[in-house]
Amino acid sequence: MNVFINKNIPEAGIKLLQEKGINLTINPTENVLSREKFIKICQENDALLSVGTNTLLDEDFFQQCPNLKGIALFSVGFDSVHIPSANSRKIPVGNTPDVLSRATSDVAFLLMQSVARKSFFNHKRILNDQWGSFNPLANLGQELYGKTLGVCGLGRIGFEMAQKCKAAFGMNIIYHNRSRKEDAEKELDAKFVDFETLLAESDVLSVHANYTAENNELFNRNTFAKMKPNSIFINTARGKFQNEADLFEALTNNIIWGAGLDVTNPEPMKSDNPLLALPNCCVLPHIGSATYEARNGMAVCAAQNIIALFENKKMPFCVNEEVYS
Ligand SMILES: NC(=O)C1=CN([C@@H]2O[C@H](COP(=O)(O)OP(=O)(O)OC[C@H]3O[C@@H](n4cnc5c(N)ncnc54)[C@H](O)[C@@H]3O)[C@@H](O)[C@H]2O)C=CC1
Ligand SMILES: O=C(O)C(=O)CO
Repeated sequence: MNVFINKNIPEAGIKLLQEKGINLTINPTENVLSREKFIKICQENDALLSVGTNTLLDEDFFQQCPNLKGIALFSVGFDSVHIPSANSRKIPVGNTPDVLSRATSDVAFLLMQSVARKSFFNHKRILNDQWGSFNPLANLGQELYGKTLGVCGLGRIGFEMAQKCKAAFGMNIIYHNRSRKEDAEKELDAKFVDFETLLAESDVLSVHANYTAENNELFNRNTFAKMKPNSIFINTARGKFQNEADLFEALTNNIIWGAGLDVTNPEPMKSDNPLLALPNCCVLPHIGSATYEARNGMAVCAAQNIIALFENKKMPFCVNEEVYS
């Protein structure tokens, strides 16, 4: 079995694959391959271990790669793959759940506090020689104790974010999800609300849903207008959840109080993006899962998915199990 890995991954995963005698073609550079080059190498392989590619694995991709037998994503999000196209060819698609939930919810929590205390902005003030003298009225943030966290998408990462906010600040938890999570409700003392209530009642609204086309720019001028003026918008899920021109307008017109983003629309964000100049917006370059622990875990999950394919077994972390029926 020949596997293409389009960007190098931690050794823990490579070692597992090599121990099984799987032939690996690893793109040795950090450069994103052109779509043509990417597809050409996929055509020469049985499986793809896909790392944050800009190439959508869409119907055209699957048509051009008829010999591909499986895809192991180096991510939990699977929005880069057109699942119906994989299903129609019985191609299993694997992901990396759980191992990155702690790291990603840590970044949501970090952004929440960074926005509440304007930390990125104040850091920039020092770099610009604007520290000045102590001013009792300037650079004031807000405290989060007893405030309401609204989780949009109470899955694995949303749950961990809620746990942290409850433990650290005694925050009240409300959530909106595709279905109710009664066990999580009990554990977090959380309340299931409709989307409109989530917008209206959250002091911090943190997005943890998985992205689909139906969710495209769910956070836009209309929805920001329904949020509280003191509210903080956090997104570590996918940038396409937000309309960034509308977010800029909401942040500059005091419609909402602040925003913290680990994901942007599009990525990468350019350095002249007006959001970066705002005092009430913190942006990170998609580093949610960027810890040694999470990335090693992701490498192992992805390798286990490829090994299962190689051994004609079900992928242990499969997003389209229907292909096995
Ligand atoms: N910033 C980063 O580096 C990372 C980002 N992510 C993103 O986080 C997402 C969530 O990951 P997990 O928690 O593991 O996924 P999950 O599948 O456990 O949770 C997602 C939840 O969102 C819910 N949902 C879907 N659409 C919704 C909507 N419109 N409104 C409310 N709820 C909705 C689902 O029912 C599910 O419960 C991933 O899909 C990925 O896009 C994940 C890891 C790292
Ligand atoms: O896992 C994901 O979905 C990411 O965005 C990167 O870890």
